[in-house]
Amino acid sequence: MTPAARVQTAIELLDAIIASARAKGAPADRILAEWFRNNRFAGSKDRRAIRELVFGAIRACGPVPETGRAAMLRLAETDPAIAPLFDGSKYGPSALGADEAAAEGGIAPEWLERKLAASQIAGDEAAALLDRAPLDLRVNTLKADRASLQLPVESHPTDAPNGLRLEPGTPVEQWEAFRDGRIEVQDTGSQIACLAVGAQPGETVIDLCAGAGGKTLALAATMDNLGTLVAADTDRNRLSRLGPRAERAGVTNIETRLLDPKKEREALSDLMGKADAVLVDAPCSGTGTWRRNPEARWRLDEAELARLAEVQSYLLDLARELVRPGGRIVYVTCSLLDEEGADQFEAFLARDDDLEAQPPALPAGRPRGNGVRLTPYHDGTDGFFIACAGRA
Ligand SMILES: C[S@@+](CC[C@H](N)C(=O)[O-])C[C@H]1O[C@@H](n2cnc3c(N)ncnc32)[C@H](O)[C@@H]1O
Repeated sequence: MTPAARVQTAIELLDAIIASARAKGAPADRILAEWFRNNRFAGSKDRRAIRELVFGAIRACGPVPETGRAAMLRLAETDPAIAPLFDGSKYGPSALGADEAAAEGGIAPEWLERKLAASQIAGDEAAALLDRAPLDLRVNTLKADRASLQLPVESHPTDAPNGLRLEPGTPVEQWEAFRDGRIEVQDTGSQIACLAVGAQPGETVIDLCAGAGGKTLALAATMDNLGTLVAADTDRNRLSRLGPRAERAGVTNIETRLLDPKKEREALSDLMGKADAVLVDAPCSGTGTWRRNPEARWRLDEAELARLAEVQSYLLDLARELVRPGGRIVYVTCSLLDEEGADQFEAFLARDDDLEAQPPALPAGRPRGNGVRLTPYHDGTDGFFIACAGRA
């Protein structure tokens, strides 16, 4: 493909991504993957270039752009190689109109930037939300240890005790160490959030929002496969991915429970008041993960944020019922908005006299409310709020 054809393709993909974000449809990654699957003439260099253009343009626009072309013009303001390709050549973008405007820049839609600023995420902290994320690994201590693990490329230890950092795009899935379960791909912030659970061998631990089990697997390793680890989620698809992952990782102490929204208590009735620890890795706006999903900021609206906050508080109350007296509830969100983090947790503590804040001691982050906050700018991780409460 010519450079101009790549730009035109990126513009058309951006149009699809914008429409999909407005309709809360497929994410950008999936739209790109499908296009690449259906257009085999695009070679690996084309695909890499198109991907760079698309994600560069998404990062460059704050609010949802009107069109892919306006988004590309925004990117062109920081990359002088792009504008000359609007030359009307075959397969390339049509020539620039005299008063054609670029889309608006910034960090996010204005309402969201305001909310971030109110949570002290502004300036460099806000800009870093749109950096490129590194590729982090967790060394699976059931099968290997960080000090002696041999990998095909150089890696650097992170703040997490079993974390290693690599260049983004390193093809770790093709490595033997990945296939035989010695390493997992997991952001250092996620690994640090798991430390807050302090899961011990022999305990009963519930991962209430386990998803595909990224954190469950880390907890199993800390528990040395001993004790009961319940992985629960309402999403059948995600939860079904945990089995094969656990097998690869040599994890044997997980029990999965598929929950029905609003009927979670039915599937968990035998565990009420029994858990030593409950991890609530709650569904959230994901403002701390924009480095990986920059167009997620175009999908969020105030109604969705309010809905998420309600689910978070509902799940915290459920966790309070599941934990035994003397046990602990660990709350994690990958959002940097206080209404999903520090304020949410403070309201939880205020609802029950039995609960006491136990701010976790973690190898990174800074205190925020009754918990700890990790940010891309300060910690080089995804953004997280992590807090712990003990039940009397
Ligand atoms: C942040 S994600 C979890 C990520 C996962 N813990 C990991 O480390 O990969 C939040 C999860 O909460 C789940 N969820 C949403 N509502 C729920 C509910 N009522 N009960 C349990 N899980 C729920 C979602 O399906 C989603 O998988």
